[in-house]
Amino acid sequence: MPFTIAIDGPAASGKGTLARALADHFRFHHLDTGLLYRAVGALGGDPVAAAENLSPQDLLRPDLRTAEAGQAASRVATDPQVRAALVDFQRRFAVQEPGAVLDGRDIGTVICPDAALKLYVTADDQTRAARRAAELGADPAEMLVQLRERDARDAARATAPLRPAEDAVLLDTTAMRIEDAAAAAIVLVQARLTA
Ligand SMILES: Nc1ncnc2c1ncn2[C@@H]1O[C@H](COP(=O)(O)OP(=O)(O)O)[C@@H](O)[C@H]1O
Ligand SMILES: Nc1ccn([C@@H]2O[C@H](COP(=O)(O)OP(=O)(O)O)[C@@H](O)[C@H]2O)c(=O)n1
Repeated sequence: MPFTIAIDGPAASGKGTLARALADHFRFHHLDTGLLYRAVGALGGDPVAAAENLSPQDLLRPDLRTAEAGQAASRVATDPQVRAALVDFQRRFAVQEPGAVLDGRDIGTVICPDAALKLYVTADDQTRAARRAAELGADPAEMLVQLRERDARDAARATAPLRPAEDAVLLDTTAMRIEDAAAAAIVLVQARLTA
């Protein structure tokens, strides 16, 4: 049976970094599900039609990692029809052999409720804003405002809000270096693989 890892958490908490580290280590497939919502937001027009017709090339747009694309993503992500249009693709991705890591907001709660391991990654707001600001060459204070706005919208929406699954393992990366956070996650996966 394929081994599915669900990683959720607020913006810039380190989900993608951990997902890539786990995928590299265990040779699993990796899907950054935020890219789906970023692409829908960036395409403009009717977001439901964009989600229903999303193509692999849409995920390669060079502008998807910008702060603006993140904000647009969190707006289209409140629409239940947009979310519904993206479910099948994510669930098919999740059951590939030998395993798959998906990171997002609702992977452990909605997309893969039966995942073998669910991680909920956090870090304090200032730390997340500083990390994302450094990554994008942006102002940390402005980034803090944007991340808080996005997290608030993601947590407040009616459909698939940002929250930890009941059986998620919480990982606070505030005081952790990338290598230490990755090592901790690898230990958690290893324990489930051998259980
Ligand atoms: N434990 C960590 N310590 C320092 N920087 C980190 C850590 N984890 C992630 N980062 C950096 O923070 C930024 C956001 O991480 P990322 O994995 O993209 O977060 P997310 O996928 O949750 O948005 C990236 O620039 C990444 O290199
Ligand atoms: N599974 C997911 C993934 C992302 N999203 C939305 O897409 C936005 C961008 O997600 P992302 O994971 O690329 O954002 P970062 O955490 O990388 O900043 C989020 O703020 C959510 O609104 C979602 O609703 N569900």
